[in-house]
Amino acid sequence: MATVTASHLVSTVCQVNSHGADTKAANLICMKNQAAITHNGLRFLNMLDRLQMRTNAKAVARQAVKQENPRPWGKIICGKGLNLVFVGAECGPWSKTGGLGDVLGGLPPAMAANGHRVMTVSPRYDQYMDAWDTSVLVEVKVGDKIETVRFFHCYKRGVDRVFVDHPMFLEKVWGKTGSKIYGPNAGVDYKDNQLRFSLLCQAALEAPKVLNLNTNRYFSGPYGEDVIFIANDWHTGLLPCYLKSMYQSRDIYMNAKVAFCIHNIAYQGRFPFSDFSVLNLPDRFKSSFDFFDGYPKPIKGRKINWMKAGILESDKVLTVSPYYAQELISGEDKGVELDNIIRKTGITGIVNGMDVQEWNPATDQHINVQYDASTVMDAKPILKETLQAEMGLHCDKNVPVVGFIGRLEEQKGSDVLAEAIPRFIGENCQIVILGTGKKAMEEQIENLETQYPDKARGIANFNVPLAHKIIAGSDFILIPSRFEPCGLIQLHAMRYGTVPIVASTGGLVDTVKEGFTGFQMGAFNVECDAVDPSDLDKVAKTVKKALATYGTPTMNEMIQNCMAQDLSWKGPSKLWEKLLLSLEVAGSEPGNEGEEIAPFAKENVATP
Ligand SMILES: Nc1ncnc2c1ncn2[C@@H]1O[C@H](COP(=O)(O)OP(=O)(O)O[C@H]2O[C@H](CO)[C@@H](O)[C@H](O)[C@H]2O)[C@@H](O)[C@H]1O
Repeated sequence: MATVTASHLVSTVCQVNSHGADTKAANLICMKNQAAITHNGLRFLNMLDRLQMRTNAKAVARQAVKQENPRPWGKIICGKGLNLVFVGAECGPWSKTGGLGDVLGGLPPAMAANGHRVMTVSPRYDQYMDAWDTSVLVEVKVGDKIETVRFFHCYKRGVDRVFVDHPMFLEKVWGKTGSKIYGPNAGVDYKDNQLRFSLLCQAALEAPKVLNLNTNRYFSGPYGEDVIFIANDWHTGLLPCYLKSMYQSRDIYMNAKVAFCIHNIAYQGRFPFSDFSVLNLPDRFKSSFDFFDGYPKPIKGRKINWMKAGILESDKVLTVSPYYAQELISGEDKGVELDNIIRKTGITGIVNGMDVQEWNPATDQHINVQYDASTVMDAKPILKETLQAEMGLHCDKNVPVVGFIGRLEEQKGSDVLAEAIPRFIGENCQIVILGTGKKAMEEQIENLETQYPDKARGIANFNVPLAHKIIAGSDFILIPSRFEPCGLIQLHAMRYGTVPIVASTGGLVDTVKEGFTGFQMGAFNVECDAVDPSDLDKVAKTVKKALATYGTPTMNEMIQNCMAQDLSWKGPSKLWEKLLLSLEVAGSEPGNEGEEIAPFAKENVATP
């Protein structure tokens, strides 16, 4: 078998790198590592890394090594990686109403840390101070008008963050979070949402071609056409359709593929059937959108369904936990009338990771005591008393605090919780609820203070620092979801040694182990019109059981079990990589063994 010699490497580097100092450094490193390099490509890669060579230099050198040594040592160590374009209506921390923003914020850096070239494309809802105008403009046809889109960009934590600038986003929202992303108030959509998200999908398809990005030391120039688009939720359902109708029909993006990820099937983008004409798609796509809405609200009947089209027109369908994947195909209620479609296409569930940088009890700037697994028992009582004081509750470290954070709507079961409170509030405990959403549910939680002045507080606000304080200062986090595709709150809680009490649904089943890292309440009735009394029993019974363990060695062990887990994106990102590689886009190769915290991690502090 041929081996790669150090002198060969040096001459390769000389050929491809005109920078004298780098070549000298190459010589030195090669000499130092000569023995190893002759039989080990890993050392060679390290050398290239240390030289910070540009992509083309690295690629040529790698090619030379491969020719010398046909054994694919480079497969794992220095694969070319994938070109990934994540597209979503939210991207944390720049924009977020919930978990979708978290995933677009956290998964891309993990994929970049694995050696892939990664871009996210999301709307520019505010004048983000860290994202610069690229001065690149494109024109897209939205409805019956030609709209000009401008791209803004920043490079953070190994990821090209691209923001689509258009008045449909910025002028409507003027902010980084909150329900205004989708409509003027919670539960009310903007009338032109179809146009807004048509524009987003078209802009995302342009970005890899038109943006000449040189931010990464390994990659330069436009992403090009051999890319995988990762479309997220119904807002991006048009992307695979436009890819085919506007590009592949003209021999562009012939190798590109689309993976469609379902974060929440409850929102599908159902609109009147006649609206198909505003999408500017050929009639042959009509059948993919065609949908008979079986639910009477707002009106029963024939519709177009963006998510259905996204699922059918993409090359791969994923969701955010294996258990939710099973639930989606189990029947009409959990698959929300798309179960038959998903059974046809198939679906893969990969459990979400969490952003261990934003949610790190050892460095969290929102809490007054930082801690880890060895200091959690000392830190928790202090953090709890701080939380109690901030909430205006009686400060007592011996009173167990149960927290809840989430969008206030039927999915999250905040109504179930509010009705269950009388059944357990007599115990030694306090409860703190944070959420925004439906007006009636906001009022329901705000009234808790009047009903239980010594015991409960409900804050109807979107407040990230307070979310951190509740996660850190509570003893238990309650998640009474009717359905939960994955759920991130329980992951955040476990990392902070806060024991989750969860409904047995979706990702909550995959991530919380009964008696080991938390408590399972059983599955709830998914009908959202009323609260099922048997669900109230489940909540009360399990909360009482959890409270009974408070302060016992069993509870302390559970805290340690929770904190010992690796809940980062590292594991999930490898599963994503495997799945995306199976799409076999030209030139795709596995990436490196990376670290969850990418080299430029510190830079991931958005300053919107
Ligand atoms: N009032 C408030 N103030 C501050 N922060 C708040 C808040 N309300 C919610 N948050 C934050 O928003 C996030 C919510 O995460 P979830 O997983 O519950 O998301 P959601 O249901 O929106 O997302 C969907 O997508 C995600 C991602 O795939 C799935 O995990 C999930 O099951 C699915 O329903 C958390 O980071 C939480 O702290």
